Amino acid sequence: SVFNELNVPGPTPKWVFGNIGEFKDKFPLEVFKEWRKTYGNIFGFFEGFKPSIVITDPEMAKQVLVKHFDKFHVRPIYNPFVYYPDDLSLLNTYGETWRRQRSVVASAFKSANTAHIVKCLNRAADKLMLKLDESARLNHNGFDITSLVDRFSLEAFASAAFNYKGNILDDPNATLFRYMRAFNHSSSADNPIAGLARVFESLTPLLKPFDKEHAMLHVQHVNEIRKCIKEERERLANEGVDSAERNLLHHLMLGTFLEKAEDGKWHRRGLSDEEIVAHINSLIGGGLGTLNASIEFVIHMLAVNPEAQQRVYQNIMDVCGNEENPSDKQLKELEELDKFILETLRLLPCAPGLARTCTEDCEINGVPFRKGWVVRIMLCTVYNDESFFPKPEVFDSDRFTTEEKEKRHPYTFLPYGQGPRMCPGYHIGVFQTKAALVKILRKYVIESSPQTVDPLPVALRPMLSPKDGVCVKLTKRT
Ligand code: HEM
Repeated sequence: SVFNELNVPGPTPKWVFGNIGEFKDKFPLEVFKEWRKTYGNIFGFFEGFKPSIVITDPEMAKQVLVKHFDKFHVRPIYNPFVYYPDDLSLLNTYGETWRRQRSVVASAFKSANTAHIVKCLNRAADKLMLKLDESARLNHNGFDITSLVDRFSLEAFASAAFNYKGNILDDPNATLFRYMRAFNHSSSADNPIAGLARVFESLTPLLKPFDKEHAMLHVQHVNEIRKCIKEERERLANEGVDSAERNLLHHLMLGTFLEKAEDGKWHRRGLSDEEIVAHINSLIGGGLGTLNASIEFVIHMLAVNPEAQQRVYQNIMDVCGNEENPSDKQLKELEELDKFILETLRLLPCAPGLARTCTEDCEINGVPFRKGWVVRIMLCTVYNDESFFPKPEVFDSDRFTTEEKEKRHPYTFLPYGQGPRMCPGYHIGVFQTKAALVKILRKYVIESSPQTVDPLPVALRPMLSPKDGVCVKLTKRT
């Protein structure tokens, strides 16, 4: 194998399938952990015919994600089944196209008014509370919170980001919700069709006809988003929208970038409606599955760590008191919750790895990289490493005090990625998690239920998610 020739250690590949067989009947992240023990921090394996080099070393992660970003800026395909206009989206573009689009999306996130976003998130959190009240009343022994959290996070994000008026918390048949589920299923590691297409890209056209539900819902969903864009464009043009009320969509419409035209001259232009549809899809596809899982993981960890939950609750009461709707400033000050979220993502990393494709032969710190190799940065193996996180199996949110963080290499823990391609939506994601938890924890103690299983069973879909739901009991505070 090419890895042998270049002295990169790793398991011996088999013809056609490479090392894929070694994942059979095992949890994929455990396989990476075992390989790290056997081969060290950097090793190679084959996904079918594709060579993949795995990095589990913070310094090398920094080199690839930031220092040599120009040679590693491409991300391998996230969902193998792409429908127009999603080929224009952040998740699927690369080179100059990605760079320009990313700059408009990043500046839209920066310009959108956080106070307005938090107002929308609080409104959705109030609706979530009505649903939780009902479930807590009907299920004294606890219930699975995942469906409600999935619907809340999508409704909260869609209303805050693009003034979506659908009622996802009350209507699980809302197109946007069904589309998000179909997108996640279609890109899930549990889905053998997607798995085959990922490993053997040339089979994708043959496999695409099996991706029926995703394809059908994509058409309906894109039409809904186009209608939403048309309405908001008209509102901007006819009535104007106060700058304090401008959401992500308004800023995507107003943003411009420089583009080289065929005559070789540079022109400034805004995003087309089709590009905006694609970006909204990449935010929903790239962000919402991860966000749902992270909120659900935090709720599970609160249930099984009552003392830490009490500290989070006390911090919420000290900062927000009983003020009905916490402000963006107050949410930012919830340090105990910040630490709790990070420690949860260490033990249950919804994005367990980062991936890039190498675009140019090079050697970094003595490690060879070849054009076309997939680079998998599997820092999740580091999150359980005794030498970085003593007693790694123990939940301890104090690992994320400023003092403790300073003791570690800054690239030891990257739940949202790093460098120019890092997650653009994590601020909104964290606000959303906090807006929901402030309301839940002020009213209820989250407790384990007879159905709670700890450690929580998880699955890769395609992000790490609860395998069979998250069962908890909500007991009213007295
Ligand atoms: C709070 C939970 C979230 C976590 C843990 C998370 C994590 C990540 C990670 C690890 C990446 C890959 C970064 C890289 O390759 O360097 C990523 C990318 C991305 N995330 Fe998030 N994310 C979250 C929430 C969100 C939300 C709420 C949105 C949308 C508003 C979002 C939108 C995206 C997009 C569009 C990308 C691709 C960016 C690009 O390729 O340029 N994420 N996220």
